[in-house]
Amino acid sequence: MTTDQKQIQAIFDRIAPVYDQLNDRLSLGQHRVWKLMTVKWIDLSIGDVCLDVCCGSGDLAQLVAQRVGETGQVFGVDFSSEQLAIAHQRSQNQHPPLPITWIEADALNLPFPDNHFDCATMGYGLRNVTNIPRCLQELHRVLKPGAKAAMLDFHRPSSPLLRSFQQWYLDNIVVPNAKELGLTEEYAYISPSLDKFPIGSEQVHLARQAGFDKATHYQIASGMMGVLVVAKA
Ligand SMILES: C/C(=C\Cc1cc(O)c2ccccc2c1O)CCC[C@H](C)CCC[C@H](C)CCCC(C)C
Ligand SMILES: C[S@@+](CC[C@H](N)C(=O)[O-])C[C@H]1O[C@@H](n2cnc3c(N)ncnc32)[C@H](O)[C@@H]1O
Repeated sequence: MTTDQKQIQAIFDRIAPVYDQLNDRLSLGQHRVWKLMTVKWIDLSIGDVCLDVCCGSGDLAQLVAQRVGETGQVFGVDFSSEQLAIAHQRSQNQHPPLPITWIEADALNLPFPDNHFDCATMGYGLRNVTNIPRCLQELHRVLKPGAKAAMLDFHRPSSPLLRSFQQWYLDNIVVPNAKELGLTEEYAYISPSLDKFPIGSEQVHLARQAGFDKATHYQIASGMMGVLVVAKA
């Protein structure tokens, strides 16, 4: 694992105990709406075998598992053991139990065969991997022909006013709240990571280069978030 990957892994290990609570507080619960929208874009069916890449504490994996039913199967993959521990703990509290398997693995080297999954999700993961083209190639490899994937992440709004609001919110709401929990650096990482993140049209180009036949980027939350939806031919 590269130094950059170890640094990212350490960030998410450290924030794992408060990650869900801060997401709810800092997004006023809206991140759950954005995740529901993401799941709708992959056209799930009962019995599907699905993958949630960079699953973290398991929000998207749980939403997908609730929709594929007991004949389906969901694999949640993340390289943060602390995030996976939270994900596992949360899913243990579900009754009836959800068909989710949690796997500690690298999104850049997925431990699955080619053409294996009916669909995939990725929530706030694409911006955090250290090699986006490689991640998209791996996603393309493990999806079945005709399968879809949806990747939710931050996006910089084209509107200068909204872009200023987003930056103000990150600087004056997000980071100060994280500072109260001794996590200033971890949450201060979001802004520079967003500055380096490809814009929607560039994400579409990268998806096509990775082999996806169809790729569309949808802006949501007034352009402060976005969902890259891809389909394998
Ligand atoms: C679920 C959300 C973010 C997940 C997330 C992603 C990362 O890459 C991180 C990196 C380092 C630390 C934490 C994270 C992380 O939590 C989105 C909601 C939580 C956001 C922190 C809040 C961002 C809010 C928008 C910029 C503006 C929303 C305004 C509106 C009035 C709700
Ligand atoms: C912001 S969290 C997103 C968690 C969850 N998907 C959500 O929507 O809340 C990003 C996650 O990506 C994981 N991650 C980053 N790079 C990874 C990689 N190369 N392989 C596996 N997981 C990775 C981190 O450990 C972290 O749990």
